[in-house]
Amino acid sequence: MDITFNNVSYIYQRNSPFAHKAIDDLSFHIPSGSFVAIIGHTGSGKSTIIQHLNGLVRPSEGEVTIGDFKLTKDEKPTNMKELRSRVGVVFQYPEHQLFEETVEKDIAFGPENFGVKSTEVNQRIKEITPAVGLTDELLQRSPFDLSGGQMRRVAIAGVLAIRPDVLVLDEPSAGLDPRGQKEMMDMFYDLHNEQALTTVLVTHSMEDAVKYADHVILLNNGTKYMEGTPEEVFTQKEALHNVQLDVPEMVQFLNLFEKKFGKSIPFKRQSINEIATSIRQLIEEGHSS
Ligand SMILES: Nc1ncnc2c1ncn2[C@@H]1O[C@H](COP(=O)(O)OP(=O)(O)OP(=O)(O)O)[C@@H](O)[C@H]1O
Repeated sequence: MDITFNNVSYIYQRNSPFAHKAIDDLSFHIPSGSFVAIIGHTGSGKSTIIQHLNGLVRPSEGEVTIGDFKLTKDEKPTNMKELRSRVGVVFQYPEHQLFEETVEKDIAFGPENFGVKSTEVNQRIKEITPAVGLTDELLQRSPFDLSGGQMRRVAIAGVLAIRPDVLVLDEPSAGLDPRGQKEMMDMFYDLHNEQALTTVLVTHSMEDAVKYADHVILLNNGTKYMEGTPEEVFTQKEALHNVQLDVPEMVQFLNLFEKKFGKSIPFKRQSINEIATSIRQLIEEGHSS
């Protein structure tokens, strides 16, 4: 589903002395099937955007459209429940919301709540369990006996079992060790590709945005500061520094390499191996000239 924010502003505690404009005249478009990263430092408005995406709040000004659903100050979809079944949100530390006696019951809770028949729920559980890296024998265990990483996968399975078209991920790898973070993000990337899931990744991590997203929206104080491909956004060293963000490690390395050796290797989201190949080629060219 396409997502569009048209000149959206949102004010918390409107008409009170504590009124606070959290997003201000924000416009962007997320095409169906894309993987978009929304980044920005604390307080830049990321969570407020997420709350619009599943209709927890509506714009104070402007318009949000998600597929055929439209949210404005005066208008909300009559079928809000359907919107919430189409947009799955993996909130930060989703494992804190597990509560059922067994893993299976926890995964089934969401789809059952949306009225999915039990045979279909069972079928979904069968498909989703391996897709999130869990095994069948865990299904009858208590979620509270599992490791932190496994608990998070159970919570994610519960969101996927709703079969959303859009998956919104709020810092999904927070609190995991580096290997767990990579495994988690690789899993989302595979799900995005295999199920053509429109994926919105809200993150502080430049490295994850570079590696997984095909489009980046950078926020600052509730406004859009920059947007574009990772190559376009993450090579703007000064502009990033102005909003207390750093360029990703790979870009830093390429900048240093150019400074030291006077040779430029353009940043194209290469892997370490690809960069090593480019350096080897430059060395070989140097020897042969
Ligand atoms: N319930 C609320 N009442 C008043 N102001 C709020 C409320 N929630 C958030 N804000 C303010 O709105 C602005 C945007 O907050 P938001 O949580 O959307 O930012 P964020 O980018 O998600 O931050 P973080 O990275 O810390 O989660 C901040 O200035 C924040 O203090």
